[in-house]
Order: sequence, then structure tokens, then C-alpha cells
Amino acid sequence: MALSLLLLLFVPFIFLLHLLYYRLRFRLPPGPRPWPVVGNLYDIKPVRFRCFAEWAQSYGPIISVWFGSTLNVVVSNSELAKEVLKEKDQQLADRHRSRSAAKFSRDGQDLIWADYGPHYVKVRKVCTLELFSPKRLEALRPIREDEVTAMVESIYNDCTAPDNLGKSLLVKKYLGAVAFNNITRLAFGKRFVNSEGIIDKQGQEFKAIVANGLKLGASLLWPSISHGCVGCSRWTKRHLPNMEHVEILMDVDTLSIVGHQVFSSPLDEDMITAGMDTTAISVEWAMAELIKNPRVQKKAQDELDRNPSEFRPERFLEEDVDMKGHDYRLLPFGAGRRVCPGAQLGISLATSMIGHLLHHFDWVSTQEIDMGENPGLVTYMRTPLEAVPTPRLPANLYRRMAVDM
Ligand code: HEM
Repeated sequence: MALSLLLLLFVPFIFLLHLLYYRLRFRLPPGPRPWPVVGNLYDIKPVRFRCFAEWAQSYGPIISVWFGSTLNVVVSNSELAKEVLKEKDQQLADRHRSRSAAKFSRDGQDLIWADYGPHYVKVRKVCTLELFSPKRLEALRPIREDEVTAMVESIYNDCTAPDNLGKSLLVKKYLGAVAFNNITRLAFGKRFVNSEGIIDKQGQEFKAIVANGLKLGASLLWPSISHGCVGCSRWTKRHLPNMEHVEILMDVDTLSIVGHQVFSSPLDEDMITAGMDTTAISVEWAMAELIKNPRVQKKAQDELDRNPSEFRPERFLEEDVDMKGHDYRLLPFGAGRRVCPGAQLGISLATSMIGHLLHHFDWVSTQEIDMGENPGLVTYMRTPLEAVPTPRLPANLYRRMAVDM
């Protein structure tokens, strides 16, 4: 009894000393008052970026937030983002690895959790020169087009079915299928979904593992990102023992550069987790905005109807905001050394999806669209988007253009 009382007093005391030491030693930025042991964990609202933006209103654009005993410094304007991601990029390029992140990434032997150092530089080089080189992305274009046209066909079949006329469809279902098939074809060279859109048993299992990983990841955001990945790797070993697997992504020379064996490479696992929901969710939010704003939907459709061969370079002058990490006002893919290596792949797939969705269908919503966020590893819509598509082109333009690669 006496011992537990002593401990009860001792732990907060040590924590306060630790805080005081940090404050005096490093002159920390202001922030909400932390509690012993838990820090600000109980004050952080589930949608973190909104909570941090609110705190920035009270404490200024640079704040200290304690996740338990771990200090996070959050910056909230473009000048400070530039200072962190450009001027201090090298000093700040490591990610903090929680115990679970360290375990699942085998102490940073992957890409996402690797410290900035020779291993990281090597793997990033492989990404730039091999996995996501312009040549490779161009070679993968037929897969993207196949999947996007399969999505158009599937929406067409569903919205023209007699029972469904005028009914809302769950948009995410179609977007998720494109992202899922695209990634499994890239990573395993295999499509787990048949031509009727039915996913086979292996696919179901794989999907459940990834979804589970994302759910677990959502509980602690980045720190848990690899839960599902280890599952993926075990699952792959069990079910696809003869698959070329990573070789789809990397040839043998590339593998020897990375220095991993095919099946122990966590690099492909990173790609699956990081590449799947990010793209589908981005398109879902974009579609929600377009449906809420019929004027913009119409404008985009007009542009698509006139489509892309028209030489009108001034279109890039009208709004010149870089989104790949050079303009610190808009950083959907991060910036600096850790900028998303899959950015161009994500952009190619997302723009192709949005372009096809708008070119082939008019979209309306029968109810108010909830633009609230659901916290998670990626920011899901709180209420998944439901909308009514109406075909706007001749029926023969809704067929999938299947490609076997
Ligand atoms: C619209 C789609 C996507 C968005 C919005 C997105 C966004 C991001 C962001 C914000 C980061 C963190 C950057 C940082 O820490 O500064 C990131 C990292 C990463 N992304 Fe993406 N991403 C997308 C698609 C993809 C795709 C398709 C892949 C691969 C197939 C991918 C692979 C990765 C990897 C491996 C990292 C970790 C990079 C590192 O730590 O060095 N992403 N992404």
C-alpha cells in the first residue's frame, strides 16, 4: 500500500521534473498545459489537424503538444512549414518510431520508418530510379486505364439496373476497388476480382488484413502503420508462394541494390499500405466537393468534353500552385526528403478516376453531403459519399477495356 502511494506520487513528480528540464533547456514553444504521464493525450480531439488548428489560434503558429511523455512540435503556417521541411529538412527527416512501429518495421529496415541515413537513401533511390520512374509509370498506364474503365462499367451497370434507377450509390465502393486492384496488380501481378466484380477468397483475406492494419493504424495514426503490413507479408508467403511478388515492382538488380530478399522486403508492404486508401479517399473528397458545387462539376465536364489535345498552355498560368512539395501553402504529399514517393502514381490514378467519373456521368446527391472528417490513418469522410450517377455518353462507351499484364 505504502509502495503504491509512493509510486503514485513519484511518477508525476518525475514527469514534472522532466517537463521543467525540457522547458528550461530548450525554451519550448507554448501549448496546452500537459498532465503528468498522459501529457495532452486527453485534450487532443480525434480529428487532430482541426484540433491543432484550434490551438494555433490560441497559442500561435508553433505549439508544443505532449503525446504522453513524447514532445511533438506542431507548426501551422507556410513559412514555418518551409523552415521545417526545407531549411531544417535533414535534421528533422527521421520519424519518431514508437515501440510498435519499431517492431513492425524491424527497427526501421523499411522505407516509411527508416531513419535518414545510407539505407534510407538507397531505398529512396530505388523508388526514384526504378519503381516510380516516369518510364515505369508510363508502362503501368494500361493497368490504370483497365481498372478505371472497369469502374466506369461497373457504375454504369449498377445505375442502369431497373431496380436502382434514381437511387444513390456508395461511391467509395467503386473507388476502393480501383485502388485495391491497381495495387494488387502492381505488387502481386494479380487481380483478385473477377469480371462480375466478385472478389475471390484470397482477395477477401488480403483485403481484411490490410483493412485491419489501417484500423489499427488509425488508433495511433502513423505509429501503427505497419500492423497490417506484417499480416500482408505472412499472408503472401502462405498464399502466393510462387508469385513473383515484389519482382513485379523491382527487378533482380533492384533487389540486390536494396539488399533484401524478395519476401523479406518490407518495401512492397509500405507501398500497399501507403498507396491504397490514400488515392481512393482523395477522389471521394474531390467528388463530394464537385457534387456540392454543380457549377464546378459542369465546368470540369465542359473542359473534358473539349478534352486535352487543345493547345491552351495558359491553363497552367491561371492557377499555378505546385502540389508536389515546392509550394508550402499546399502539401498533400509532404515535402523535402520524406516527400511521398508515390505522388505521381497517386496523381495519375486520381486524375484519371475523377476525369472518367465526370466525363461519363452527371452526379447529384439526394441529401446534404456531410463534409465532416473521420479520423484515421488517412482522413476518411465521416459519412461515406452517396450520390446518383446518370450516364451522359452513348452506351457503347461504358465497356471495360481489359488488359492482361
Ligand atoms: C493521393 C494519393 C496519396 C497521397 C495524398 C499521399 C500522401 C503522402 C504523405 C502526406 C506522405 C508523408 C510525407 C512526409 O512524411 O512528409 C506520404 C508518404 C509515403 N507515401 Fe504517399 N500518398 C499518396 C499515394 C501514394 C502511393 C500511390 C504510394 C505507393 C504506391 C505511396 C507511398 C508512400 C510511401 C512509401 C511514403 C513514405 C515515404 C518516406 O517516408 O520516405 N503514396 N504519402
